Amino acid sequence: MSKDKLVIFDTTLRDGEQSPGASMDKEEKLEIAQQLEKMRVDVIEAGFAVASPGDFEAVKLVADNIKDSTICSLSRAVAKDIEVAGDALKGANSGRIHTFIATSPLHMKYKLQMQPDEVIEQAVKSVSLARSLCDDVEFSCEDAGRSELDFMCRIIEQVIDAGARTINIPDTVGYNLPEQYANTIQQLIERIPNSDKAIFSVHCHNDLGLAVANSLAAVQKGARQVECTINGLGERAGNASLEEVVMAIKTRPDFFDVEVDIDTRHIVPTSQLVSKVTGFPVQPNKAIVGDNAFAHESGIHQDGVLKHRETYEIMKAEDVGWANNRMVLGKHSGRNAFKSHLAELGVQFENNEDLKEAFVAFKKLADEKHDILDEDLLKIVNR
Ligand SMILES: CC(=O)SCCNC(=O)CCNC(=O)[C@H](O)C(C)(C)COP(=O)(O)OP(=O)(O)OC[C@H]1O[C@@H](n2cnc3c(N)ncnc32)[C@H](O)[C@@H]1OP(=O)(O)O
Ligand SMILES: CC(C)C(=O)C(=O)O
Repeated sequence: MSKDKLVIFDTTLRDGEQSPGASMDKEEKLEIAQQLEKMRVDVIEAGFAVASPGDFEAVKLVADNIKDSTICSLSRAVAKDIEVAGDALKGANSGRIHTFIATSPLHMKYKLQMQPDEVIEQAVKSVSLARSLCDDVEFSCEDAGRSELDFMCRIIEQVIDAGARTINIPDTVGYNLPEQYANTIQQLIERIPNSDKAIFSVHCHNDLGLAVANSLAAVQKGARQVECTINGLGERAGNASLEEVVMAIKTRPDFFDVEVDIDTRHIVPTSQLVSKVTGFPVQPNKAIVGDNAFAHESGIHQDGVLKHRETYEIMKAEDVGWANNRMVLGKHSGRNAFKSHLAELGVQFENNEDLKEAFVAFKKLADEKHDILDEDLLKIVNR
């Protein structure tokens, strides 16, 4: 039986850019967008066109140049924002206007200072306007994670009638837990009479470290678009990381009824490009794209991987764009990795005694020195 497609919506250039210090100019945005297109990302949110003249130009440049991915601009539920987004997207092969308004009691009362019925009216008006400018319109219930289900059912039914084809349910402040969030998605799809006319999307923040878990739980309950960013960049603690979502779906096909089109071999180069452009380093133990994600220093693990890679690796480094996995020699390493590494350097031990002696010298050095280099090993052997 064929699986449903999961739409991968990358918002590195919009929500990712909202991380303090991560602003990008239009050429930088285009360079990243080209890399995302190569990776076969379905939708690229290129910015918030009304935010500044520079961001308008950036969305326009991306829209004019990227042809294989849909290009999207965010806009408040405000006519001017939507019109400016529509203008920036005019040159797109496939453009999307994404409009949003907050639906939680807290945001409606204190931030928008609007009555719930006024929020519905403004949402419907905005979606209709967006549809008059663009066939592809997404609507988000900002702070959905703290919104009332009955109210979301009402507003979503009406924006679908007004022409929204993607309905996004953001956990804007990363407050939800996986079971709770997945249940919200399931309930919305079951209860809204016209839910079959839209794709339900998720957009999770990582304030409790649950953005990826929440997104994946929602996919199991019917979400068919995930909004995510490279390296998990984004407001505060960030968004769900694209590489983790994609590789979880790819690695556990037994668990998910969906497939993604992403060419995963571009993941690591894209992560490195985003890190270089934003100046945000990737932590070494970051899943998939961290320097240590496919590195082994412990002897027992190295021995296992040398005998059969799957003993300690659930993915292949090459599949996500690393050249290979890595064996790092250090104080936890064992004889098998030591011998194998020296063989790669062209050193063969004549007998076990020689190996034993070199290994003892190596362990002594490893207790004293943090990073053991090939030249350190060759010195030991030559001695
Ligand atoms: C959860 C998210 O990530 S939402 C996206 C957040 N991203 C950004 O804010 C980046 C881009 N933003 C900006 O450049 C600016 O905030 C602008 C251009 C959108 C608006 O700037 P300003 O007009 O100066 O307004 P300011 O930012 O001070 O306040 C926001 C106003 O929009 C209103 N507003 C907020 N969200 C929405 C919405 N979705 N729809 C309609 N109005 C909204 C607020 O209530 C407030 O209205 P008020 O001025 O009547 O009090
Ligand atoms: C505007 C929406 C999509 C958002 O970024 C959020 O709620 O976090």
